Amino acid sequence: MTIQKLMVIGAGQMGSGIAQVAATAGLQVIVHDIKAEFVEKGFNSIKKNLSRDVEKGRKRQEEMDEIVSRITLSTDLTDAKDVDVVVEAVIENMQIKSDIFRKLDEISPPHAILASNTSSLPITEIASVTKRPDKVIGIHFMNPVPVMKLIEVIRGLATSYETYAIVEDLAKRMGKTAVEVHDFPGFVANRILLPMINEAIYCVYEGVATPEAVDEIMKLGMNHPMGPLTLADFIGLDTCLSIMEVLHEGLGDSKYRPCPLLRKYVKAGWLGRKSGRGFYSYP
Ligand SMILES: CC(=O)CC(=O)SCCNC(=O)CCNC(=O)[C@H](O)C(C)(C)COP(=O)(O)OP(=O)(O)OC[C@H]1O[C@@H](n2cnc3c(N)ncnc32)[C@H](O)[C@@H]1OP(=O)(O)O
Ligand SMILES: NC(=O)C1=CN([C@@H]2O[C@H](COP(=O)(O)OP(=O)(O)OC[C@H]3O[C@@H](n4cnc5c(N)ncnc54)[C@H](OP(=O)(O)O)[C@@H]3O)[C@@H](O)[C@H]2O)C=CC1
Repeated sequence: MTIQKLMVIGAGQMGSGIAQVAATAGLQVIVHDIKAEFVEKGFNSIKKNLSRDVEKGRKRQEEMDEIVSRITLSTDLTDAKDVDVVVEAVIENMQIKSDIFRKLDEISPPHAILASNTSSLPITEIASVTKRPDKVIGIHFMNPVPVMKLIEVIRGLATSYETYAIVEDLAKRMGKTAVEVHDFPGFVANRILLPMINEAIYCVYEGVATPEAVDEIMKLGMNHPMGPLTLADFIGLDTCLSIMEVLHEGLGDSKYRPCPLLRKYVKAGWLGRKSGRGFYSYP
């Protein structure tokens, strides 16, 4: 099966990026969120990114117009009735994701692949609420989606080889490289990245250094493109905390305990760049 129509659920920073790369690859794309204003916000960020490509001479205006014309907006989940693949990218919460997969399993056609962009939650558990666990898979894009080349593809216990092969082909069409991993808490990318970010937060919490100093050390000393605290703000501190909780609970090792300062910031609504404040302020 060749994927022609893709639906993204959740028009946040990841969902809008996924919709952009899918439409750029020539797919028909439906962008869904619970409220029209969130869908519009996601759509505007896609248009802004594409306009930048036009301004920099990487795309012609007509190309941009064609990409944009392949995107339709939705607040109605039943729009999944004739799609080939759904990529869910709502907040990192098992209850919300499970509810969505249960509904999608009822609505979408039998051949459709139901994928999650989860950062860390078990694909096998998400698949268990559907009657098609062989067609449920993790497609973990990296942020910012239009720039980063990797898609970590997670096979649940029952995910079929055919489903994996279709997704691998889709990744290629979107100009990405798929790397296959098995379903384990945090998969590989975040099992390695998030403990580093959490440790950077501990350095601030314990007064070892300021956020600026921690970031400067990792940028100049390790050639990281962003310091870990700037990256945490970029990912979203709520998402970082959810991932650490999944690692802590799922792997049962105290080395994954989330830093109390991370919890405090999330409780305060300091979610990073998306809320205007995290380790840094974003006016
Ligand atoms: C949490 C998870 O589950 C998994 C994850 O995703 S973890 C996060 C993984 N991502 C990272 O680690 C990102 C680390 N940071 C970086 O690689 C870089 O800082 C960056 C690519 C984000 C920005 O690069 P930079 O050189 O510092 O800045 P800048 O020059 O402004 O941008 C470089 C290019 O990226 C593009 N870009 C930057 N941010 C973008 C965004 N949010 N959306 C789309 N494009 C973006 C810019 O347009 C620019 O493109 P051109 O050079 O072609 O004009
Ligand atoms: N941020 C990152 O760097 C990465 C994140 N991910 C994963 O991608 C997913 C999304 O993250 P991200 O885009 O950063 O988060 P955002 O908070 O930017 O976006 C989530 C979007 O989903 C919407 N949403 C919430 N509940 C529902 C629902 N029931 N139905 C439809 N939409 C809903 C939210 O609306 P509202 O604003 O009302 O809550 C919001 O628009 C998460 O699973 C995350 O772990 C994966 C890779 C990288």
